Amino acid sequence: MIQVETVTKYFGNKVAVNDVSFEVSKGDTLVLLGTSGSGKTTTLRMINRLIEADKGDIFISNQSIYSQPPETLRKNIGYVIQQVGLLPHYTIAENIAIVPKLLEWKKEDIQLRIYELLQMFRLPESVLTQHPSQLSGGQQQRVGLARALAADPPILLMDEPFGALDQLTRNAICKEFKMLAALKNKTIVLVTHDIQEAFELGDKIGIMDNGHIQQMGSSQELLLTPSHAFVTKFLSDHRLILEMKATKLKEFFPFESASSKLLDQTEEITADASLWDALQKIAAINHKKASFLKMKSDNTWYLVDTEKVWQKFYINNFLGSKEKK
Ligand SMILES: Nc1ncnc2c1ncn2[C@@H]1O[C@H](COP(=O)(O)OP(=O)(O)OP(=O)(O)O)[C@@H](O)[C@H]1O
Repeated sequence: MIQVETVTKYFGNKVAVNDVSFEVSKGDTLVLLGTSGSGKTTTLRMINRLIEADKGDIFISNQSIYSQPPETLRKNIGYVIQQVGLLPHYTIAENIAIVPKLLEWKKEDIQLRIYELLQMFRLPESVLTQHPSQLSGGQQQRVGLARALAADPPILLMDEPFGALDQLTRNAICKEFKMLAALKNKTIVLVTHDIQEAFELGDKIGIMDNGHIQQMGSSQELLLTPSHAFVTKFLSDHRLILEMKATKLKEFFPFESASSKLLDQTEEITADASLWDALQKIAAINHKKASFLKMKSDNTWYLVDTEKVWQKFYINNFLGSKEKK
């Protein structure tokens, strides 16, 4: 859906993005992750031509973005930024309606869409006549997302979309964002410096440093087969929790068969859930060492010995990856 080919951008004689190439398939979320100044925002803004590349080309649905006026291009691309960018003198309704109005939608259709978006983002109707400064940071962020999705663009570009929020609100909105059905078939490029957020949201993650993408891959690939010392170092502080989030339960089961008499002390979880989610559930059950889990896929209950989960996890991921080296 999006192909970025050998793109380079200079500011003066400093190269901000250096020979960067990647592809994002339709419906996927690509996260650009990296340190401050590594070129993430510049890369993102070249996709909707807020910044023009000096070299290379970018294609959307096989058409070069340079073969159409930037305004036409941007009508199909939602854009969300950390500062939200709501117009302060517009009401929330007017802010959400900006792109549909540009596209000359009928008044009734705009109205309908606004109400749909309010529901989707769990915003009260009373915000519609308010101005951005009257809303909380979390609400403003939701309005920013609603506005970007108003005309249902196939592509979303998001620059630190949850960056201005406190950690609790950030985690909550990030979770909601992941679950939103309206985003399931969008092609998304998201910039963040938050490693947990990147691993939570990205189908693929590109780790940027110094204008280059040092490695692009799934969370498992980045963790288990880092191709560059920078990637290993960048992820090192978060490795344990990231590995638990990247490892699915079905990669561990079955351990031992279950006895059914303890079923009322069980917790249900899908086979695709991460080990991290499972351990969180286990911690919530009042059982120190062992818990029962039911896998939806084959409708079987399994006994999970938390110590064994840890052991196996350690052997597979830590000792295993050391042996590979
Ligand atoms: N308009 C500009 N003029 C001059 N230099 C710029 C401009 N925009 C970005 N740069 C420089 O280009 C480099 C890449 O910047 P960019 O904003 O893309 O990085 P980033 O990875 O998004 O960083 P951050 O996470 O801090 O936003 C930085 O060194 C930055 O100072």
